[in-house]
Amino acid sequence: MYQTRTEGGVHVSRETSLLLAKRTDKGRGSLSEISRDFISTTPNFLINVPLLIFNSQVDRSIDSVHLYRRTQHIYTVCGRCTNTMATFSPSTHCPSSSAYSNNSSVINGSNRLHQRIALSSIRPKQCRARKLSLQQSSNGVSLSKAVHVQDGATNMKTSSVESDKILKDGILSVPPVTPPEEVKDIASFDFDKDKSTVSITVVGASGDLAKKKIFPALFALYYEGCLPEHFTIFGYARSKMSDAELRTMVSKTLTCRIDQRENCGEKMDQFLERCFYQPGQYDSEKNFLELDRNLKQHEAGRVANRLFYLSIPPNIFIDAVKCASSSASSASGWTRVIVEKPFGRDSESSAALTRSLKQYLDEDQIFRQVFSLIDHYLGKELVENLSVLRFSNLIFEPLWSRQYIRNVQFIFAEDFGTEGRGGYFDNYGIIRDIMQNHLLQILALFAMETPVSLDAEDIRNEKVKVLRSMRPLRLDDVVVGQYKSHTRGGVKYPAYTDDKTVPGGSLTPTFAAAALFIDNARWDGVPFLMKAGKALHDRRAEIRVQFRHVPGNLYNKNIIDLATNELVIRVQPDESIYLKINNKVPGLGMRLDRSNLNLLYAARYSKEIPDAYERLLLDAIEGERRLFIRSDELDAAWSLFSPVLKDLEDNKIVPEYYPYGSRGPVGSHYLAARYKVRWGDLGSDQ
Ligand SMILES: NC(=O)C1=CN([C@@H]2O[C@H](COP(=O)(O)OP(=O)(O)OC[C@H]3O[C@@H](n4cnc5c(N)ncnc54)[C@H](OP(=O)(O)O)[C@@H]3O)[C@@H](O)[C@H]2O)C=CC1
Ligand SMILES: O=C1O[C@H](COP(=O)(O)O)[C@@H](O)[C@H](O)[C@H]1O
Repeated sequence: MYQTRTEGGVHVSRETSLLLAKRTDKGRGSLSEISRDFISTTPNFLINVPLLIFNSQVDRSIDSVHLYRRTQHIYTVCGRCTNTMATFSPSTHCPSSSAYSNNSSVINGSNRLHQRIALSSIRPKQCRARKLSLQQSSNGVSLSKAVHVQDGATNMKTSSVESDKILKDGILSVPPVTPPEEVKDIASFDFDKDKSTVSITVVGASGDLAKKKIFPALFALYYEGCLPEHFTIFGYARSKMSDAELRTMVSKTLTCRIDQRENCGEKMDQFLERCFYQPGQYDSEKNFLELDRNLKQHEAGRVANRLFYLSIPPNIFIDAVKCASSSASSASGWTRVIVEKPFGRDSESSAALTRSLKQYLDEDQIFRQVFSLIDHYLGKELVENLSVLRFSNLIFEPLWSRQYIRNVQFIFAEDFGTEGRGGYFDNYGIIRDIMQNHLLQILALFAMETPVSLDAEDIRNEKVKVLRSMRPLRLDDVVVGQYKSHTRGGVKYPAYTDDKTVPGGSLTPTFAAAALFIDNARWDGVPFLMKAGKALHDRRAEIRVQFRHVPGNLYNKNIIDLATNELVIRVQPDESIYLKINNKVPGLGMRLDRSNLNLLYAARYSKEIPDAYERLLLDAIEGERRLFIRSDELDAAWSLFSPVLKDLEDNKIVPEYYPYGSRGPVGSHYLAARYKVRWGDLGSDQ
């Protein structure tokens, strides 16, 4: 039985550390109806949710609220409403990425409103509260609600005065509660914004990725008000640098991503003032202790949450993790380590790396020191949108199977070579660099069954299932290529092996095409084609879904080889979603042509698209794990590619050479043709 008490209108369930408050349109309201129902009908409800404030202008339409714990950070809130048709739209500048999980629906036209709300453990100022706007069709009256939620608490007591304040303010000013003893949730360490801080250490700060992506992404988050009030950024690397030198280096790659902001320069200066540098070796506990001392100074006695971003080559991951964990992890808050790809070269090396990592860190969020494997493609806007497109549009989901889909293509192309990264690349090749991770992750999201919910674990469970249903790739189903020198317009473009860091005669593929199959009921026999290459004629990343022919098509006579529908999700550049349809050419005759129904993001949305690293860093800070790779996903991914990688290397398969800037090896067309597929990115109407 759950005991409860009421303090200043705030209902507190002792066992669950739950505070539930409700504010009606008339002012402060009674909580009894919510809490009574809540307590009595929700036996398995959450532990460790400190507060829900339900700020409702449509009080009468809600007669119960239930919270169900789903994961560490995701809760389900259900309220019964009257004639409610609801859509949520986060309306802050920087909605928490966990707003991903907001949705609502009317169940079979009944009066029941289900609201799934993902709560996140730490909310920077602007990111903290999310206003959810509900459009209701009740009696033609437009109604709105705001739900403000925060979780995570530590060692604090609530008083009626505090509670009053919350209710007066109406929105979020969270009274602390004591979490139950048994819950060692890291979320509970960062509750009070005045008492907690986040320190982000970019390990390998002098490197390419740090300069190009990580610091700019952190700045963009700062710019958008998405970093916590108290935060510090440390660069860590072997290079000798002062704070000022780091700032100069970083400032060169910072941009004002959002146009027309007048105070950008000022913001940059403020951001740079929060950046510091600590030189050190990656395997030196002593150097990490120095870092720890420096971090502590900046944390100034607050509850310290620490994020380490390992932007270093993979051969030094474990050293750095060991030292960070033993000498620079937080004693009072969480410690999270983001590990970059490549994570291993094959199944064995990846499993060995995971084992080593697990000596120092855990994967499960309930622990205080955790690691997360990043795949930045999961943070790309259109990859995020894939599930929305499929699961929230009736016109797509029913078609998402072998019954209607002929083949699916995942295409990655870059119009530049390995410039500057040849040393790294030669040890991995394009299959490990792009296919085994980025493209396969997109494939898994594309092909998975409907997850139970949008909770990270539910999604990752479905991804693993689909990966495990796939046939390991065969050598016959792979084509590899390598770019060679080419002169165009008087400019000579280098061959891959011209790179001084690449061994002469290297057979490492810079291009690969592959045909994969998912042996399950939904996708049996459907070819999933992948193509990835460097130094090609253009830069793009896209998903192409080619549909089957219309059976008994009446218009067969009007066009030779009537094209089938194709859905294109262009991840980059020029983010867009378009559907190729057959259409009548206007006029008196009956002629068909192919046209696009086109959702071009730049034309539709004025807001700039955030870089993938922004989303992922924010998620890492917030403890949202949906976009990070679980180690069983990683194992499944390696199982698919390891055998063919071994075959390629053992048999010293010579890649097909293609000119720099071309469309890649002809072999990829033969591979596609074997499965009666034509690559969608060819031709003028792509
Ligand atoms: N660059 C990119 O576009 C992408 C990179 N990644 C991954 O991110 C990580 C970092 O990439 P990137 O920044 O390109 O890597 P870099 O080669 O630029 O290395 C980063 C830093 O690590 C240190 N370092 C480099 N080589 C060694 C070595 N052999 N021993 C010890 N320290 C070394 C250097 O710092 P110092 O000498 O100062 O210590 C260097 O500045 C890698 O795992 C990479 O695979 C993933 C996606 C894209
Ligand atoms: O992970 C990698 O990704 C980049 C491409 O990333 P994008 O976001 O610019 O599309 C690729 O160049 C690099 O080789 C690879 O390691």
